[in-house]
Amino acid sequence: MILEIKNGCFGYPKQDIILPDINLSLEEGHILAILGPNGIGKTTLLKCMIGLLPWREGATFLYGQDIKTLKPKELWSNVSYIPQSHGFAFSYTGLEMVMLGRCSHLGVFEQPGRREIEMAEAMMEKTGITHLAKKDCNRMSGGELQMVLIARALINEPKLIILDEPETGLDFHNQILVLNMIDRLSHEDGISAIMNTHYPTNAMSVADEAFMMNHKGTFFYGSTEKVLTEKNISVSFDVNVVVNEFSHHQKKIKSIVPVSLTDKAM
Ligand SMILES: Nc1ncnc2c1ncn2[C@@H]1O[C@H](COP(=O)(O)OP(=O)(O)OP(=O)(O)O)[C@@H](O)[C@H]1O
Repeated sequence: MILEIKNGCFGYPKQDIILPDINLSLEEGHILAILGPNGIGKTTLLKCMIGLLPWREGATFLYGQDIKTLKPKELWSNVSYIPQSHGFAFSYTGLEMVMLGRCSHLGVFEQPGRREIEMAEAMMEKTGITHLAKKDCNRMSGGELQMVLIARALINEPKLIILDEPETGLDFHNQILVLNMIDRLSHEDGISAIMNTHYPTNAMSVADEAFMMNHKGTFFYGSTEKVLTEKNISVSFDVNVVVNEFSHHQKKIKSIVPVSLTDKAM
């Protein structure tokens, strides 16, 4: 097991608890999808689980060790966090941005050098974004920037990547590009992943497990198949959905289509 949260409890200062008694774990090479309505606390949960926000109670364990006891370098050389990319402004080129991912491996006064440039170039080639090396991140499309941020995370050679809505705002082509990349990284290269998503169909297509939150303060947690049922999604989002199953190129696909608001929501 790579990551475990035991009895995690969090509320922003002077505010009510929004994450009560969170318990979840992640096996190596697995993908966990986190779902739930807007404002329920998905981003907050990602931040708490890697120590960017402090649990009020409970703890996160990386390879069995409480992350509070880890040195920053020990934590950040194993874990890469990819925040929501929309709205960011960076005056770096693609290559410089990818190179920044090596920072946790450098000493305090060490500057990135030829080795880091070569690693960044190799990573951009591996992720198919060499053409973005000289492009200003401010001028990139959402999909381009997302791929650069993933390459930046990977050059850190993490064991775990945490992605906050990696496919939000991307067109179908770029959504599939990003999802395929996450799928390959976890299921072929063994890098575990936790991703927030607003798309149950995407979670169904790549995630091994799902954690779905709702406004009653309860959760559905388990294998993606068992969690993302019509009934559970309806309870979580106050929306009626239909789950369609079909085959495409021998792959079983389940698509989840929202059809109407539940009576409760109207
Ligand atoms: N720094 C903060 N201080 C106080 N409250 C905050 C802070 N950041 C977020 N919140 C509140 O905490 C709650 C959870 O926010 P969070 O961003 O984690 O939700 P989310 O599920 O990721 O939302 P979305 O799906 O819209 O991205 C919201 O009510 C939000 O307004």
